Amino acid sequence: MAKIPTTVVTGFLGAGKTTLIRSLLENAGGRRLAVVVNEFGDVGVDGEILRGCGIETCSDDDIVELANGCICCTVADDFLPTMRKLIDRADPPEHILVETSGLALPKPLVKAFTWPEVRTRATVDGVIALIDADAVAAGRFAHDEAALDQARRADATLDHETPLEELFEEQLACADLVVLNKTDLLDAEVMVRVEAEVRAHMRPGAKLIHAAHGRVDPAVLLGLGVAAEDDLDSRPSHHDGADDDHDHDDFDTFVVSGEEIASPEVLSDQLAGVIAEHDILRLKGVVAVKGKPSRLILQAVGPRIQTYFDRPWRAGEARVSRLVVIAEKGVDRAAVTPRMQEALIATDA
Ligand SMILES: Nc1nc2c(ncn2[C@@H]2O[C@H](COP(=O)(O)OP(=O)(O)OP(=O)(O)O)[C@@H](O)[C@H]2O)c(=O)[nH]1
Repeated sequence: MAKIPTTVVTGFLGAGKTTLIRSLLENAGGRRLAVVVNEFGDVGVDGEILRGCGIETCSDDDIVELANGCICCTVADDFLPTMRKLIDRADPPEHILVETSGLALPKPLVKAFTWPEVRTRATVDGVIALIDADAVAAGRFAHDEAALDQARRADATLDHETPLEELFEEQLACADLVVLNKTDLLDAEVMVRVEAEVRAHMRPGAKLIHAAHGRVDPAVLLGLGVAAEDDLDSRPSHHDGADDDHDHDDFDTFVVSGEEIASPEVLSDQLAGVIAEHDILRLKGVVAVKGKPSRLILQAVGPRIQTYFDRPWRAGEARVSRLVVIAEKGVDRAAVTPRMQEALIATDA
């Protein structure tokens, strides 16, 4: 029986993974795709967004959410049983897409394809790393040389620079194809610098393409035919030799809920202040707007905030707002929560 090709889509928080997958689903050309979506927090937003975009060929069963923590740490408990279910369907998908959480190490996931449960039935067609070119240009994944020197003097065992830099390197070092996304936000000169920085971390032979809004021809993304699980040694990781279990102690996530708001613009302004003051990496979720029949999706990646309306609220569905917050460990949750709650209630004040 032919193995089902599976594409692993990795990339830091907000790089554009869901956007790229949505575009793939819209341009699948009749191919039956299934998506496994993993999120760091307990509340799944990406699955909601993909379902909310109303692609006819994509049924609810084709989108499976794994929201019990980061996929690289829950391979045996969550990922493998989910893959089995997809593979064993009477009408199995022709291709599976796995969207990892933005904080996932891709290598343990690729390794899962060597486990007896899936190895005879599925193969990793390729690992795609989405890179937020705008965030690279802003220096989000670079380290401060002086601060690093000082930290190393205090702790000689320090083997990586910052948690963000480590993830950036891990995801690039595992990728067969790197998609340098959000090119619309940068000029050509900055792009040259960003591309050089990204290429410096890629594995030999990996390809790089540019994209805006994740729009890439499916023929370029799917059908790489790499069988990455047979080629683990060429994908170096900071965690090689160690127990695969790593924790995500460097990051924190929580949910803030609220009521109906009056104005998306006022909400965005208020949230922009909180994001900047507390260096919030990612905000995303669903917001209820007074008098509007549809849900407002709110997305923030660093300082950039985007809002749009997606599907109508369903009859009986509670019109509440819920935003997932992700930041580095140490974020002052006690200060952030009331500020956001205030924004989610009092925008018309
Ligand atoms: N300007 C610009 N915005 C983009 C592009 N791609 C994605 N975005 C926006 O970036 C935000 C995050 O996009 P997502 O696709 O949700 O990112 P993600 O990688 O799935 O995020 P996580 O799952 O939270 O890690 C959204 O507001 C997107 O509309 C792009 O190429 N250009």
